[in-house]
This record gives sequence, structure tokens and C-alpha cells, in this order.
Amino acid sequence: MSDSKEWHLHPETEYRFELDPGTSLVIKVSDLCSPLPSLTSHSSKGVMQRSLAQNSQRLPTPTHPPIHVTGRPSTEYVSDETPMSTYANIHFVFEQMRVRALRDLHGSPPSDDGQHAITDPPRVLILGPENSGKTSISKILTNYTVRAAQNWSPLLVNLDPSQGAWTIPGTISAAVVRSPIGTASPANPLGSAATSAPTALASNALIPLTYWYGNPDTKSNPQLLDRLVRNLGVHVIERHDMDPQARVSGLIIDTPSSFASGPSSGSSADSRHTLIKACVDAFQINVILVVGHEKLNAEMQRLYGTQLTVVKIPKSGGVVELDHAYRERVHSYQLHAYMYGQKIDPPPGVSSGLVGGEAATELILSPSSTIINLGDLTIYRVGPESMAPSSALPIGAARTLSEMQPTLLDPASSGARLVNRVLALLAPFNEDENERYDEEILDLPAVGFLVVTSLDIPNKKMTVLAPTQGPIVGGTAITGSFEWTE
Ligand SMILES: Nc1ncnc2c1ncn2[C@@H]1O[C@H](COP(=O)(O)OP(=O)(O)OP(=O)(O)O)[C@@H](O)[C@H]1O
Repeated sequence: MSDSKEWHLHPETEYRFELDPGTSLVIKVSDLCSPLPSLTSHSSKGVMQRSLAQNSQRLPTPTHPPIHVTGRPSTEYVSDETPMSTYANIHFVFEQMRVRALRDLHGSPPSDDGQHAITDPPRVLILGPENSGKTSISKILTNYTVRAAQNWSPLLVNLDPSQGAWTIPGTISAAVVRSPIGTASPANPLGSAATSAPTALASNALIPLTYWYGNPDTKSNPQLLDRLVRNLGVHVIERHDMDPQARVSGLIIDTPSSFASGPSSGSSADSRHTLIKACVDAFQINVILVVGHEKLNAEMQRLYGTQLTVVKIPKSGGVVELDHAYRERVHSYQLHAYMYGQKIDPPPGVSSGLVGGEAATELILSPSSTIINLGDLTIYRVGPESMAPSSALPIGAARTLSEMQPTLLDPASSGARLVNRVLALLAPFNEDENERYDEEILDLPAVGFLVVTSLDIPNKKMTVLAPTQGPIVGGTAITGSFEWTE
């Protein structure tokens, strides 16, 4: 038995819904000249909302066709208060910046819009408190950009280590986006990465550059996060230098809420400001969008108002308050989906559908469980867990040294606590010995993730679970605070 409903949406309204765990929803927009992807949502918990207004720009007809919704959302309603027109206007301003940058690149005469002196594409930092809709706005602005029929390929950057982005929580990453990102499940909040997606998703799968921070909390090791943000920025700017065509598409950065919340003075404000400055410097930011936060807007205007554009934008009333328990469940779900893929069942009565605009084949992966020698993998830990207590530091010694100090772990020692631990497998060290340096592992991107499922100390063996049978032996890995059991 299918549950189907038809909704007639007026201009400037949006349909919102929330789903119970393990349920899905199919939305069809009828009477379109070009097909709009059905939005099939699947949530591991109770809440997931989507704004349909984000798609309304694509509707080619002046009359607004009904939407057909199949499934049983736990909550659904139509809101007539939406900030989407503001978001669309911001997109149009960014679009003009891209076009001016492209004209400049091609040596075309500047357009006569009075602002032709500025030929920088938008490099946007989105700041806002918890549950303000930052990630959704980053996705909306990115998807608008790739739908603009200009072949733009913007970079989407996620600096929130609690989010999981394209791989697993504990990471920060950047990916070039060429077609609208499908986000049909909280397991892939920013679309699917090519490395873990089956071929069915290949047409819009993303290849992210990922660094492992290893903890969901930005406050656990702000210095490490600062370094990783700068590393990511170096790669992004280098890429833009080599590929000016990509540079003109600009970049959009989603940030953790901790960058926005907290006192405006004192040591925690200092660390917050240091991280924001790291972003502004590393990615050569020229626009800061502050989502619905007067005080933060004033703070950013004061700090950056003279060197770049700071704009406050409204928070959508549709944003759902996601609590700690939900976020923890999503972390576990993301790790499961990283290893095993995910199966999204359409609601009763629907035999097939599109998931994020792609064919809804079963997105199941078969991870590989491998037994290796304890010495086959060199494992480090970085940060607080390896630190001596402050009282044990020599007088005058700075805590900062140990915060950034990688410590080699002996898997057999009880302190290593490796069972169920998530490890990031790092890219190889520089082949040129002369280019090697002490803290090089802090600057190596992650190429994959493993979970230690068991340790056999007497036989000096351990079992690791990984999504593929890629080379692990001889590799270097870093632990973090994440543990995962099936
Ligand atoms: N305009 C909207 N309409 C409906 N639901 C929305 C809208 N914007 C966001 N949401 C929903 O609200 C929830 C939180 O939004 P989002 O993750 O974008 O916020 P955030 O500020 O990035 O969160 P965080 O606190 O993790 O930084 C998500 O479930 C998202 O799907």
C-alpha cells in the first residue's frame, strides 16, 4: 500500500519533511520539460529535512506544477517563510563575480557594470552557530553554481570534522564539484565519494582531498586543525594556480559551528579567531557569509570588514536542531556506510526511483577483513592523548610542542587501545629523502580508513577491516578518538 500525496506549492513557499530512522521518501515534480531528480531521502534517525525551494529555480514553467510525495514522513508541512530568495540573490552576485573573472581570464573587455575592477571569483567562507543551516547553504550555493550551464566546477570545502563530509567523521576535505551533488542520506551529507561509491554513482561521484584530524571536536587540538586547514588551502590554491579555468569557479567553505560560538574575547575566542584567520589566509577568502548571527556579523565586520566583504544572511526556519545523540548515531552510520555501502529501500508502492538523481541500485559494498602482522603497519597518534600532563612538562616548556608531536604506537602495549579503533591510512612519504622532515606525517593526506577489529598479541597479528583490498602492509596510519563496532 503506497502513501501518496500531492502538494501544490505557491511561489516563495517550501515543502519540508522529517523522516523516522530507516524510512525513505520519494518526491516527484510533474510537468517538467527537463527531469528533476526525485529526492529519495533516507535517514538513520528521526530527522532529515529538505528544501524543495532549492530546486524551484530549475522549473522552466511559470505555473508551478504539483509535487507528488510518496512515503510516510513523521512530519511534513509547507512553510511560506523562506530565505531562498536571499540565497538565490547571493548566488547571482557570485555568478557575476565568476563571469567577470572568466572575462578577465580570456582577456575580454570588462562588462559595463560599474564593478569591473574586481575580477576575483567568489571564495566564500560560511560561518554560523550550531544548526543554522551552514552545510545546507553550502550545498545550495554549490548546486546552483554547477546548474548555471556555464561548466563551472567550484570547490566545496568542508572544515567540520564532526560532519563526515565525503568519507567518515574526523576529517576535513575539499572536492571539485561538476554536477549537482546528491544528498539522499545523512551518511553522505555532501554527496558520494568515488572511492566508496559503486559505478552506478560514477557520473557525479566526487574525488575529495582529505586530511585526518581524528576527532569530532575542533577544540580537542586547534593547532592540528589550524595546520590541516592550511595544508588543504595550499593544495587548493596550487590547483587554482595550475588550472585558472577551475579557479574562476571559486570555492565555498562550510565551517564547524565552534568557529562562530563562544565569547568574543579571552583564550577560547583567540583560538576561534586563529582558526578563522587560518581559513581566510589559506583559501584567500574574499566573502564571509554569516548565517543569522548579529554578534558574529559585527565581530567579522570589525576584524575583516576592510579587507573583504562580510554579509549577514538569514537562517531558515526549516533548519532542524540536531542533538548530540543524533550526531553520534550519524557518525556510526557513516562508518558503517563507508565500509558496507548503504541500501536505500524506496517506500512501499515504489518499485524504482532515483537516489540523488542517480539510478537507485543497491549501494552495497563488500569490505575486506585482512589479518596482518603487527609490524606491517606503522601507527602513530597525534595530540592530546599522547601528551604528558602539564605538571610533567619541564618548567617553561610549551604545551604546543607535544600537541603537534606524532607518537609511535606499539600495538601490543595496553595503552595503544587499538581494538575497534578507526585509523586513517596516509599517503606515502616523499620519495626524495632530502625532502623528508620530522612532522611530515601531519601534512600527509589520508588515502583511506581502516578499523582494527581484533588483536592477537601472542601471535603478533591484527585483523583490520577496510572497504577494499588495497595495500595496507608497509603503510603508515594515524589513530584518532573514533571507535566503531558493527
Ligand atoms: N532550508 C531548510 N529547509 C529544511 N531543512 C533544512 C533547511 N536547512 C537545513 N535543514 C536541515 O536542518 C538540519 C541542520 O542543517 P545543517 O546541517 O545545514 O546546519 P549546520 O549549521 O551546518 O549544522 P551544524 O550545527 O552541524 O554546523 C539538517 O537536517 C538539514 O537537512
